[in-house]
Amino acid sequence: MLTSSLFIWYHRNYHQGSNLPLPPGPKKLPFIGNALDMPPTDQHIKFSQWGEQYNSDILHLRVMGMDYIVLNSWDAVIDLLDKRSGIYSSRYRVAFWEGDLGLMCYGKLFNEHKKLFHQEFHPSNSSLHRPHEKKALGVFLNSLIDTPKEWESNIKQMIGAIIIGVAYGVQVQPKNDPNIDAAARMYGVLNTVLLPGAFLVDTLPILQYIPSWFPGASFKRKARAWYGVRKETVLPPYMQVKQAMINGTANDSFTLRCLTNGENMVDPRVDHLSEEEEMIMQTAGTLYEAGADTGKTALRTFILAMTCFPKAQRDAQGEIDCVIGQERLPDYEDIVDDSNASVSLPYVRAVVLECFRWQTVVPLAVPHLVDTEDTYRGLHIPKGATILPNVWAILRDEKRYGPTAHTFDPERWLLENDNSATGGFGFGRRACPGKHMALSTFQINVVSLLHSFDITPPVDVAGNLVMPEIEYVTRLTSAPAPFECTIKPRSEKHVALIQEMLLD
Ligand code: HEM
Repeated sequence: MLTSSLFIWYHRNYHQGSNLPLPPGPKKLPFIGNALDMPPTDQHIKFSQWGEQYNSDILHLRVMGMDYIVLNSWDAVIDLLDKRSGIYSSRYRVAFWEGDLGLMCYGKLFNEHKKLFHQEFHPSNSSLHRPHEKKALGVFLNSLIDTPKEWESNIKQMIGAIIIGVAYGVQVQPKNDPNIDAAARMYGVLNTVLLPGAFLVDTLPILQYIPSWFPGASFKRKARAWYGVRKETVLPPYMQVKQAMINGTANDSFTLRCLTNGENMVDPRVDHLSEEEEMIMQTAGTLYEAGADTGKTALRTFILAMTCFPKAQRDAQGEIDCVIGQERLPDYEDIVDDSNASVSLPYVRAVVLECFRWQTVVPLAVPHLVDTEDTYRGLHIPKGATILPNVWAILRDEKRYGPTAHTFDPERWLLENDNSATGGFGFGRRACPGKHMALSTFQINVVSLLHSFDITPPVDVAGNLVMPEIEYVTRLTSAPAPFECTIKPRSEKHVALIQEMLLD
């Protein structure tokens, strides 16, 4: 068994089946390839440096027999993931994470899940989600008045309330909500599993035969612990909806609408889940999994940017004061039109785009997988290679964004009608289907926070401002390391407006 596995593996590793060269990349060691070169974190930065070192926007790496192709430029990403999306839209299978649309291989099941997801999150359906967003926003802004020091957990609570409201119509508890906490735990697993090269059992089948007590086989113990995590997380809120249907108390939600859809009405008293129900449950779970941490991370980046770049905050507030004034709170009409370009608040739009560009939430997107071998610019792309679009490098490309590409500078978006920052939502057929809702939630939060609050660095005992470090911790998502800031209402008038939100 061992010998034949090694033989198969050796062949996969060393017989690429093409006379064309692979893209350049760091030298590979026998058997382990680049395993020792792969940094455990901040891979996007290393990939960008390798791009410069090998003078190529497309790189090849091999880790324990698995091929990785890194795309460091906008052109390469568009050429392959968009224009050749027919073959570049699969994912590698993570055996213990079934049912997640984001990790499904391209095919029939993926198309069925995606259809359900698209129906719900088509921009024309935003009116279904806005009541959940507005309610959670009201609670959030009030929580910043009452407990400003807890702003991070208040963000987590607000994003969780929106996602759980949209998915299940379930009211969250004011603190330590079990569904929000379970979603965070579930995302924690995903954040580790999807890091390229982090979890090798799926890529190197021989590792399955190592006993779990063996030193270095911690992946196996982890996999065992992770096996049930997804189902244990997505089942309880789904069953809550069915129970609420029986009690006659179910609120409007994605799950309720699917369960009561025309002829396919599901009987909530039947415990056994049909195939169709399983799909509804998994899709609601995907939304819960994909939307919570990403939304929270984007807002923490916004708070960090406002803390560190006071001029940008003042300019945005000046614009909001002129256009909206202090007699009312901002609303959706102030921020978006269908093309995601705000007409009335161009500077606020620029701040939004710059947050997504400056610190892209998912620096390597979610890895794509190519179904068949391919040739690009005379280079061989092996069948089954994992494709890593280096969104971070693309959004910091000095050729496109100039010498200030690494700094937070919203003004760059005032000069051109460009919204390339939304490349942070991915590419081709696997691009984020929650993009519209994510942007709408982010924008209404940004404009509401700027309208009513001042965000400043904390002060030390001598009264000096202490600027936080701009430090990020990266796994699948890239999030600011914990930092302190002060969030204060701009006036009593603003406080009164925010308190009125809870009366509506
Ligand atoms: C700031 C917020 C968000 C960011 C930055 C973000 C970013 C991304 C990225 C980069 C991908 C991978 C795209 C690719 O493979 O090319 C993705 C996939 C996905 N996102 Fe989002 N997302 C956000 C919010 C949301 C929300 C709110 C939802 C749900 C309503 C959602 C649902 C999904 C799903 C289901 C996928 C998998 C799509 C597939 O594999 O076909 N995301 N997202």
